[in-house]
Amino acid sequence: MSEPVKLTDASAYESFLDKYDTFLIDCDGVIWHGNNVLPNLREALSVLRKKGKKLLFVSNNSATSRKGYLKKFKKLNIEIHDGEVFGSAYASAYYIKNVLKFPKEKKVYVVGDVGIIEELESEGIRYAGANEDSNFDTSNWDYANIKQDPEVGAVLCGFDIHVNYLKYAKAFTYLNSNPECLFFLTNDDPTFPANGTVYPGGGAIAAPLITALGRNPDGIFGKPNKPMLDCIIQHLNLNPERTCMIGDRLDTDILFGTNGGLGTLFVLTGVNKEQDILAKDARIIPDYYMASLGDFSIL
Ligand SMILES: O=C(O)[C@H](O)[C@H](O)COP(=O)(O)O
Ligand SMILES: [Mg+2]
Repeated sequence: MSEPVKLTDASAYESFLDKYDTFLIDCDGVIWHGNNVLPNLREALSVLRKKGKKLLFVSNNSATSRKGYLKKFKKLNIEIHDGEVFGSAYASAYYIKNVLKFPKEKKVYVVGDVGIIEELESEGIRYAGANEDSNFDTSNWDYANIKQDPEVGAVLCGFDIHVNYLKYAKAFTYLNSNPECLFFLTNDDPTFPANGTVYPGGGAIAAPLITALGRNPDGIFGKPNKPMLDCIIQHLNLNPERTCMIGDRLDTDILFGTNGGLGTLFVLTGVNKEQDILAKDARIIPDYYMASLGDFSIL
């Protein structure tokens, strides 16, 4: 396995950038932590744009749709253009509609946030759950109240800050009572970086369902899995040899890039750390790594 190359100065940055035309850039832990943009990030992104690089922002965070991300980028004063954002909610909706050819009359039961709902709507996929089950009165809880919608043919689980027992019980019932019901995750990141540390991520939201069902999902759409790259390639003509994935997580971003035959740049501003790639038993090794994407701002 080749050694990762650490980029530490302007000449190394320039020769690295000359190798690629397109950069797939992760969001949480690379551009921002929550709503805090990392230092010099805006300046670094404008250096890449001035060099004529194509930028695509590729996030596993399913809480936000492409529309929501465009709003977030603008609110944080980061230059963004239509078509430059791909989230796991969109990759999921795109795959369910266009690859799985999910039946029009069927519904997807959602354990997740507004990002998933907006993207299912954008692909014309019917759904149940999500916010309609976010609040419920536990004082007169009765399992008999868990009514099943016969039109539900799949369960899609993603990051859900309003997750609760009712959603788990409904999702479990659909999957446990009907072997035909499909089980999908937008992504399975165990954690995500915020506030200088990490918090339970989309994968942690799905874990109770997987434990209760004793069954793994039928599909996971976000990085490092192929559906996310297929979704991007369907929309853009990428040359994998001239495309580089930039991320903070080895088991999602860097593995996604390696699996897709892309170049990979690992940054030390998110979940994984330098010792995670230098350790003797390290199994996911990026081509390049650097302290922060913001360091390109010196060019
Ligand atoms: O918890 C999640 O869903 C993900 O860990 C998180 O949001 C990752 O987002 P990304 O780093 O892919 O932008
Ligand atoms: Mg990240």
